[in-house]
Amino acid sequence: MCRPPAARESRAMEIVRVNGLRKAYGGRPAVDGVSFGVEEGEIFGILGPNGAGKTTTVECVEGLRTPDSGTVEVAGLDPVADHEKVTRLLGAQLQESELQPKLTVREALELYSSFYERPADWRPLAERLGLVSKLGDRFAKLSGGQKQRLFIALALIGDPRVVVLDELTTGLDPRARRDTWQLIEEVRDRGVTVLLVTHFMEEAQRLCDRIAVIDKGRVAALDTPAGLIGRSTASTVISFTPSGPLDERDLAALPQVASVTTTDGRIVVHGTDETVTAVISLLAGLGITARQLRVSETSLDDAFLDLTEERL
Ligand SMILES: Nc1ncnc2c1ncn2[C@@H]1O[C@H](COP(=O)(O)OP(=O)(O)OP(=O)(O)O)[C@@H](O)[C@H]1O
Repeated sequence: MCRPPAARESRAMEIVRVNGLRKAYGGRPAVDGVSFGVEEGEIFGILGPNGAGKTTTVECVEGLRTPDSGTVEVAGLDPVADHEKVTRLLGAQLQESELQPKLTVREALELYSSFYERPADWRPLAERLGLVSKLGDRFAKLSGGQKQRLFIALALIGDPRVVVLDELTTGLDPRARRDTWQLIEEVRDRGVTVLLVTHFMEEAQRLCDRIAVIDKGRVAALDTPAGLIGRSTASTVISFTPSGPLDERDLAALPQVASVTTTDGRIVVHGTDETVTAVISLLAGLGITARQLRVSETSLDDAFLDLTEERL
């Protein structure tokens, strides 16, 4: 779960700082002036639609790409100029294609340990990540969840201060995804800062202390999950099937209503808490019953669509 704001306020040190980052491919901007700071010890999410520039941004943080302009610092170091030093501070999740299918889990852990001067002991890491019974298994034979666990272990093997996880849970079943979330929280609880790229709202909402929503190469919003939800124009969704004829315009005229839609006889009103009382009073006055009445809070999903659609 997200830590309370008080815990966040006590941290001031930014371990990653991105300022005015720009990167184009063949003249087409992929990242177009992105700025954000990641505080030490937090899980910082980068959320955005396909092609928004998320991976390009984190690849610049990892020193795998050189920015066209702007600056990136990891613990005050330039990831390109000081690549070796940054590699010791920052663990990056591998892509599946980067591990040989015939390598066993043990061989992969030993190989990656050998890349560092002072690696973490891989044995307790393997134990914590539930990989001990898989040490002799070849990478190609592992399930999706087991591969992800191995990737987390390899990202942590250099004992980094920051770990970058890009689409870590894509393709996992719901249980494996939840297990992976728990692991990410454990990593953060050990004091490692996590930079998490994700498409999944639920994942971002559950794990991230703060989220940068990136859209078309720019930061559309940067806030806590609750802060992003609060920015949504409508924070409450009321849906019901009226027992008799009801004019949408009467609902639209109620206080704080952002939108009213009717699909197959079911009415959905987006508004605020105040709207709920107003809808119920209106229906009571008209002698209409609200069948299967549901009232829910706006999700990060809605906020995300709001924030990214504005820019279409
Ligand atoms: N090596 C490359 N050469 C040319 N264009 C690229 C390259 N890498 C990315 N792009 C383009 O840059 C834009 C941003 O891509 P990027 O992978 O950073 O986005 P993303 O937000 O991570 O997307 P996704 O969620 O789909 O992975 C896209 O339009 C993509 O097609």
